[in-house]
This record gives sequence, structure tokens and C-alpha cells, in this order.
Amino acid sequence: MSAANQSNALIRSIVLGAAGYSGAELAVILARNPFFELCGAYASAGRTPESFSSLYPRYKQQLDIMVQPWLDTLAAELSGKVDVAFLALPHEASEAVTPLLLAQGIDVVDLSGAFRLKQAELYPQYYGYEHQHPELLQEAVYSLMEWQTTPLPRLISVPGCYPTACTLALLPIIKAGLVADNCIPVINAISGVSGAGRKAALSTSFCEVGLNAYGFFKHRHRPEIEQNLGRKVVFTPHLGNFKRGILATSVVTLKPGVSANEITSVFTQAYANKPLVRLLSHSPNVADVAGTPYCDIFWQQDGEQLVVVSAIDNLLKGAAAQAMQAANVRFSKPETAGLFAGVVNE
Ligand SMILES: NC(=O)C1=CN([C@@H]2O[C@H](COP(=O)(O)OP(=O)(O)OC[C@H]3O[C@@H](n4cnc5c(N)ncnc54)[C@H](OP(=O)(O)O)[C@@H]3O)[C@@H](O)[C@H]2O)C=CC1
Ligand SMILES: CC(=O)N[C@@H](CCC(=O)OP(=O)(O)O)C(=O)O
Repeated sequence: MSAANQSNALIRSIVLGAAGYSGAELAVILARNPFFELCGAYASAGRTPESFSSLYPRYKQQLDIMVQPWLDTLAAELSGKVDVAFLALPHEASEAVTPLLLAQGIDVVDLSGAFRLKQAELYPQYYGYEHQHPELLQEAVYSLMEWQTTPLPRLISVPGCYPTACTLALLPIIKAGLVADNCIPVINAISGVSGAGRKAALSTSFCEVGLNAYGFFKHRHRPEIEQNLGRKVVFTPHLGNFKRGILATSVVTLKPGVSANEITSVFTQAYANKPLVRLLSHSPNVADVAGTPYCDIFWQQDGEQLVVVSAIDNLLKGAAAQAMQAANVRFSKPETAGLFAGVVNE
């Protein structure tokens, strides 16, 4: 079924990776989106079926759908019964299952990094594997919706969490030509531990996490940010001892003579009528975006130096909410449908 002729029917959707953090957020969002129907939730093949609310007890009596093991044979069984699959899987698992779903007429909204980069040759260096479907990299559209101008196709690649925070912060002034030609933006960003997913690991266990930088120069989000901004960056992620949220501090050198009014006008125009970006007059706090689909942005200028601070919830604007935002647009529904818990926003 095409996106165009679905205007009145509920959009039949499934989530792969629904037992993980970002897939779980997506299942909850889909369940409350009045335009979508959550028809199935899946985890890895080795799992026994288990109710969502036993995996996430806060959803007892709210979302009791069974989370089933995913087997690739299900793609053919679901043909004609499902319109869109949301993939909250490891990158290589997403890459492998996407062509199977597309071949069955099921649209794909992928939350992993499997289809974010346009250059297949960057995958071995930054993702540690050879891309098996380079043709799909050209087909996929990267859905940073505040900057998306072309229609979304059947394969949507949802931006990464750190790239969302710093691209929304820097793209307005870069696009407006205010940043010095030889400037290499310096981006430091701190993520909460949910950014690493639900799987147990020593480095993300309660007694081990303090505040540390990691991934110097080689993090997979570096080429994604560079692709978005059209210039080299120095990007350094940090892990902090809080559950959810990203705070990104991005520093650039401006061209001589750029005024405060120009900067304000550029940000205001870029994000006018963009419901999920809030421009602040004070420095953002991850506590104010955690549990929300917003990106908060604030800036301070001193002559040719500009610092832009942005904050998102890594699991929402950085993953599930952004995926829902894109799917809403793809299926011609209100952009923020399902994104605000308990609030009638449509
Ligand atoms: N966490 C975050 O902040 C963000 C994550 N993302 C991306 O979203 C994706 C999921 O991340 P996250 O939610 O953190 O991960 P989690 O580790 O929390 O969850 C991963 C899920 O994928 C399932 N899974 C793993 N391998 C397979 C497979 N081969 N077939 C079917 N299901 C499988 C797991 O099943 P089981 O539970 O049975 O093991 C689990 O349900 C990743 O690509 C990540 O990069 C994107 C933006 C932000
Ligand atoms: C804290 C932490 O470990 N964060 C993850 C990034 C979050 C994520 O899953 O990345 P995507 O947005 O690309 O999907 C990391 O650095 O690998």
C-alpha cells in the first residue's frame, strides 16, 4: 500500500527491537498515536515470547502486547498485513533485515546507523564492517525533519542521537554563511547511559559510570555530523552518570563582523514553525528535555566566538520521537502525533 492512499486507515506498524530502550519508547509512542496501530513487537530470535509490560513494568495495564522472537521468515508472513516496520536493532541486523521487508512491500524506518552515511567506504572504518547493501544508502533518506525538504521514500534513516543535537545547533549558522571558512567546529557532548542500550556491560554498570570522554576522532557519529554540516569537525562524546539525555556544546569561529542580531534572526527563522525545537534565553538542562521530544537550543557570542548549547532526550528526539516524527510526515499525518504523553496535540 502506498503512503498516499492511506489517508483514513490506521497505519499498521511493527517494532523490531521492542525489548531494547529505543524500541520500547517507540512501541509506547505508536500505541498512543491515534493514526497508527501497533500490530507487533519483536526482539531477538533467541527470546521466548514475553509481555512488554513484564519487560517494562511501568506499562502494566497500559501496553501488554507480547514481544515475540523475530525470525526472517516473518517478513513474508507479514506481507500485506503491515505497512511499516520500525527497526531499533544493532546496525548490522538492521542492514540485513531491511531488504527483506522492502521486498515484501513493508516500509522501513531504521533507527540504527545502517543507512545514515552516503559513502559505503566509511562503514569499515567507523562501524567496523563492510556494507552489504550500498545501493540502499542512495535510496535511504536521512530524516532530520527540521531540515528535510524532499518527500520521504520507503526507506527512512533516522539520524543518530549526538548528530541530532549538534546538527540542529550548528546548521542554521553554517547554512547562513556566518561561520568562518577555515573554522573546524569543536563539539563536546555528554550522553546519559541509556545511549549504550539495555544490554549489560561493565563500562555502563552503576558503580563504574562517572564522567568520561571516549571515542576520540573515531566515533561513528563524526562522519555523520560532517556529512550533515558539510565540513570537518572535532567531535568528542562523553558518558555521564545520568539515565537519559544529551547535552552538546558546540564552538565555532564566526566571520568578522557577525552581529548578535544576525545570529538571533538566523536561529529564529530556521526554527519558526518547527514544533520540536525550542530556542531558549538560558542554558539548557537535560532534566528539562528528558521524557520530551524537544531539542532545546541556546547560544552565547563573544566577538568572533560562538558557543551553541543544545539538549535532547537521546531516546526521544535522538531516536524514537524523531522516528515517529518522520513516519507521521511520510504517511501525511500531523508531524507531532503521538509525541506528547497525555496531551491532545493533534
Ligand atoms: N540508545 C540510544 O540512545 C539510541 C539508539 N539508537 C539506535 O537504535 C538501535 C537500538 O539501540 P538501543 O535501543 O539502545 O539497543 P538495545 O540494546 O537496548 O536493544 C536492542 C534490541 O534489538 C534486539 N536485537 C538485537 N539483535 C537482533 C537481531 N539480530 N534480530 C532481531 N532483534 C535483535 C534486542 O533483542 P533482545 O532484547 O532479545 O536482545 C533488543 O530488543 C541501535 O542501532 C542504536 O544505535 C539510536 C539513537 C539513540
Ligand atoms: C552513551 C553511548 O554509548 N552512546 C552511543 C551512541 C548512542 C547510539 O545508540 O547511537 P546512534 O544514535 O548512532 O544509534 C555510543 O557512543 O555508541
